[in-house]
Amino acid sequence: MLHHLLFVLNPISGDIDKSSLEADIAAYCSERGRHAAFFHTTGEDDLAKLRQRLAGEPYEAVFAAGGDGTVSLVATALAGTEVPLGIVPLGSGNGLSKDLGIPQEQAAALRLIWDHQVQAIDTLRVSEAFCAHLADLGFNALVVERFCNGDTRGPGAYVRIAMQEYLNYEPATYRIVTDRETFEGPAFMVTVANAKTFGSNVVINPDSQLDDGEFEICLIEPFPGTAALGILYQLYTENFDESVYTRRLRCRQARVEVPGQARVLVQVDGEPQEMDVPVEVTIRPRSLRVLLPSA
Ligand SMILES: Nc1ncnc2c1ncn2[C@@H]1O[C@H](COP(=O)(O)OP(=O)(O)OP(=O)(O)O)[C@@H](O)[C@H]1O
Repeated sequence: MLHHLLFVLNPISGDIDKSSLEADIAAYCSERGRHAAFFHTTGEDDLAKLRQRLAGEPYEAVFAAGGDGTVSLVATALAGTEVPLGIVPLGSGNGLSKDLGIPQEQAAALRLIWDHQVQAIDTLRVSEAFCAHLADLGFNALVVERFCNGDTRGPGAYVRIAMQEYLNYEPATYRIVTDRETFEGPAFMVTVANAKTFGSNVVINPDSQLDDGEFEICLIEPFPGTAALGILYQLYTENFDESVYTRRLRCRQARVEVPGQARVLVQVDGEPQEMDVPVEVTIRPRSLRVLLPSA
């Protein structure tokens, strides 16, 4: 039974008003004999501060109340420990929580405090970054970067930026060496997938397992404009593989080279960052314990 809980709250995620969230969660927990403590993210040095907090006081579970970035922050701090991660989805995408089958509604998500099962899932290291969900290079990384630097959030802003960038987008050439095979050629988008679905409900990696000790590199190769709608349809209907422009490489280890480039933009769990080339991807099997609805 979990009693002593820490909630990591992101005040800005998802443009959702959270002014009463702390009081609501505290009341909810105390009514059920649990003690809730709180950590508010600031956007500055949150990981170091959270680690310090966890080192100073033992918690039986830590809940991320925010979007994918907040989940990734808490997951980074908890990976490799026995302390499970809970998620109260309060972002704009909430990709990992959807993949895990966590209820998207606040009261139902909080119910996991006392009614849950614990599952250990794989996590990835993408060069120096921790990744629990999805990372990518290419088109989506560029759109996510523009989106994060823009003033407006929400799906509408993402689609507007994607349409603008698509018209002039020049796919890079990649050389991807996995423990099993090598791919060489241009790609519109290269997704390093621990999980299955983007927060937008695009299924980039159907039939994947979060605890199988393997990850997938999902490639969308350059395609003519006439094929765009068909590919988009496949992405929303779990048919990623049904195109001549898509392929997946299943592996345990991968090196992504981008010939002619020393640095590359990579989107990791919703956060864009510049990385040195090559980008090295490794898996840490069953390294993160998560709270899920009981079966
Ligand atoms: N108090 C704060 N003020 C400004 N920025 C913050 C603050 N706390 C966290 N952040 C920033 O919020 C971002 C993470 O947001 P998060 O991903 O949780 O929500 P989201 O982007 O709205 O949702 P999603 O990723 O699901 O689309 C990080 O870039 C982090 O630096």
